[in-house]
Amino acid sequence: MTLRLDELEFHHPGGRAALQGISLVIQRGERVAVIGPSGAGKTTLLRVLATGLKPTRGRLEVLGVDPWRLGRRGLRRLRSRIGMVHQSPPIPPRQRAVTAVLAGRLGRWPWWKALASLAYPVDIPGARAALARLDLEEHLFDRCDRLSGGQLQRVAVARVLYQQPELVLADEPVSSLDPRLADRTIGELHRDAQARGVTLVASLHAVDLALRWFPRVVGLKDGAVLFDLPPVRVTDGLLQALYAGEAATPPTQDGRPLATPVRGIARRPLCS
Ligand SMILES: Nc1ncnc2c1ncn2[C@@H]1O[C@H](COP(=O)(O)OP(=O)(O)OP(=O)(O)O)[C@@H](O)[C@H]1O
Repeated sequence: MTLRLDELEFHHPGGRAALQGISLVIQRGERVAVIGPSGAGKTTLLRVLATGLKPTRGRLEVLGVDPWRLGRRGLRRLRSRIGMVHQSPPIPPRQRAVTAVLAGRLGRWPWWKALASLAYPVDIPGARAALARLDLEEHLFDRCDRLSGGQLQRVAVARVLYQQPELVLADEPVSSLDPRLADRTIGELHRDAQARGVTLVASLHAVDLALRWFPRVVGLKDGAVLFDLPPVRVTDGLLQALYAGEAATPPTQDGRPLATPVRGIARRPLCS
């Protein structure tokens, strides 16, 4: 098992509960989408799973251990086994794409190799191959502050592909991409997770992508799990309840409503 959450709660300092009563078990190799309206708690949940935030209450197990019982070294080691794609990638602006990708393995390399990699890229072919999977090969030596938001998001995905972590967490990893690239990028994350038998948890704004790609979909609302189902069982009624008060229709990648005939196809996961 990769993740176990037991009656987990999280309160941001000075805020109300961003997560409440979350109980989930995610087995190794599962691919799970987390959907829900703005403010539902998707980012908070992923940051808790990435051990960036400590739960206020309840139990959490990540890759077989309670992160918050580990010492500093143990926690650092655990984090090097987790790959996180952030919604706005925290990449230093002057860093080149090649260095940003290689940074994926900094936590696993000996200090001398990590240091050398910052001065001169130690594995250019590896970085090139990861970027090529996302059509970004020609930007290998570009500075990150000269890339578009969508290109930067794909560099962050390439970094995780290069890192090869045991747990991949992706927080709205395609929010800046057009529908074709979004599909391609989610597809690459899937192929990587499936090929290596590792767990992928992604929060997604676009319901169509979640239903099309993920064998398990968790609907989060007001910090609690509203449903946890395979896509074929996510009904219109559940989606309406999830997004009630936010939008007339559930959000999609291309802005078009989830039309029924398309949905029939869309709800069959491409990878199962
Ligand atoms: N740093 C913070 N301090 C206080 N409250 C916060 C903080 N970050 C988030 N929150 C609150 O926690 C709740 C969950 O926020 P979160 O960002 O996890 O939602 P989300 O589902 O990812 O939203 P979005 O889709 O808009 O990114 C919201 O009510 C938000 O206002």
